[in-house]
Amino acid sequence: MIVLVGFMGAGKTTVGRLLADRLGLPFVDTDLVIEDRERRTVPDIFAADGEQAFRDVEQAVVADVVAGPEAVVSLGGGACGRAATREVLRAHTVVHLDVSFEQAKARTAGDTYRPMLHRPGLAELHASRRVVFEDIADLSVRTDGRRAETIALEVLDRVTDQDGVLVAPPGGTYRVHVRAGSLADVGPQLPATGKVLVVGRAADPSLARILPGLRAQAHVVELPEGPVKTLDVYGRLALHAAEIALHPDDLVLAVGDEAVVDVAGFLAATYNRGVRWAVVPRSLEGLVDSSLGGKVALDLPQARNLLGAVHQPVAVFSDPQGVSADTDPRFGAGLAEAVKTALVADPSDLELLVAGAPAVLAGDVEAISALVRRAVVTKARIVTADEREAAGRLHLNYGHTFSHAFEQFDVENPLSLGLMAAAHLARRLGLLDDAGVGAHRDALRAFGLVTAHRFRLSELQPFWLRDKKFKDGVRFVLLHGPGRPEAGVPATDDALTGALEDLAEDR
Ligand SMILES: Nc1ncnc2c1ncn2[C@@H]1O[C@H](COP(=O)(O)OP(=O)(O)O)[C@@H](O)[C@H]1O
Ligand SMILES: O=C(O)C1=C[C@@H](OP(=O)(O)O)[C@@H](O)[C@H](O)C1
Ligand SMILES: [Mg+2]
Repeated sequence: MIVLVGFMGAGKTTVGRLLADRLGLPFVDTDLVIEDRERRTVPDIFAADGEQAFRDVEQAVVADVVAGPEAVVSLGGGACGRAATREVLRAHTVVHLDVSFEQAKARTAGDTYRPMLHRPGLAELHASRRVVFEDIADLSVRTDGRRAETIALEVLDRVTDQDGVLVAPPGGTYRVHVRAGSLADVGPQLPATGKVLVVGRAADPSLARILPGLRAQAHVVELPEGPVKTLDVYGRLALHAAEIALHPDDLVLAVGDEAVVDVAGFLAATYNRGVRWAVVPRSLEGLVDSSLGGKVALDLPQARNLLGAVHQPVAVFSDPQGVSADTDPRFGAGLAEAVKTALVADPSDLELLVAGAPAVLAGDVEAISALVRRAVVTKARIVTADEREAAGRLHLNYGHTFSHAFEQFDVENPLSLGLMAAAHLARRLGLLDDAGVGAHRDALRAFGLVTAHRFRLSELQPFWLRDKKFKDGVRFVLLHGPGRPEAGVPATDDALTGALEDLAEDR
């Protein structure tokens, strides 16, 4: 049970509701339970029977609520005055939302609902209650000048397991555990479950490291090399799931490259209208980008990712050990994703990325882990704020509109070229200066990635028709500078032709 305490106006009711949503738990506000039980409002109880009568009811209600089913519980500001209440709270996670007297007054100015606000000595009441809150709380969160959403996320981060990067979009809260050499620990860290349907590649040595640690009954489906994001492979997985009678609270464990994770995730999103799943990415693209955020999809012959869903996993286990240019045929694509994420994040992120490039290229696991962790933190932040691509998550498509079109041709690194093309286009449109384009080129070259290629606009245009960002013409994510992305930017054919010319000449 997570119990929010704090002075009137601290935001217990507001933050509690947000927190419950994120945790998928019921929300209980003890004031509302009191009103329900008494069939009168809080001010009516105060007016008719006085404060002590209210406190008696409140004490009984708090005791009942915390003894009930798991929930996020917001108490009234005066509830902790009773020693008996403080006693029953000892077994629970108590969070103090700390608010200054000035802010509390500002937030409740004009309030007619809270009788205690009109008592004399309110400042002293605030000071003395604060001592009690701090004493009984397991953690205390500052609220002055901060949005309720931000406060809820901090509480979430601090009350859940500390190990790993927190991802907390509305669709599910989970951690990304980035640690070199951690494959063998995956099994013991999975949530308790009856069955696990493990989906991986037949040739992947990671499976042998993970399977012995699984505590649940494991069913392993080994996929062949080659394309697997197909209706055919999906159909086979679904039949297998039906065969073993997989249930929503069982677990699909996706182990492997992006394609394996996508098809296994799509199964988890759709089978029985959703089964819990966890991800063990075994490619750099997966570690850096696709393992978190819950996007899953199948390809159709017409285009990639046409059938998809957003289904958040319950955990991601990212072990950079064993993922290298030798084992991962798409290592360069993963590096380009890391550059993309840093370009979208901020200039210092990009600097750190470039500084680490020689060690990453030399296969240094710690350097690769650091690169992965930075990308995960950025993506976790973005996805937490925008699960459904209404705003910030769109920025993670940076370079992708170009790269998806470039992929049709046999080019070395479509995303590296896509990022360069986006930089050239932004310069042609007057958004980005020469230094900004240079920052793209330098970062990509630091990782030995290609920065020049000749494409014709007429070859790309038909492909963009099916792009999800197409809206009266193709739309791009472009940068005004590192860390300053903008989505939905249209471009004239002239600007596009010019940008492709710049890309061909690498200028
Ligand atoms: N972090 C915040 N910043 C600004 N206003 C807030 C914040 N949290 C809550 N509020 C506002 O303050 C008032 C009191 O919030 P409420 O959640 O009812 O507090 P409590 O339950 O702790 O008394 C409401 O009008 C609410 O919208
Ligand atoms: O501080 C108090 O003594 C009270 C706070 C109120 O709840 P909030 O803290 O949610 O405003 C409510 O329980 C009642 O008006 C008494
Ligand atoms: Mg309240």
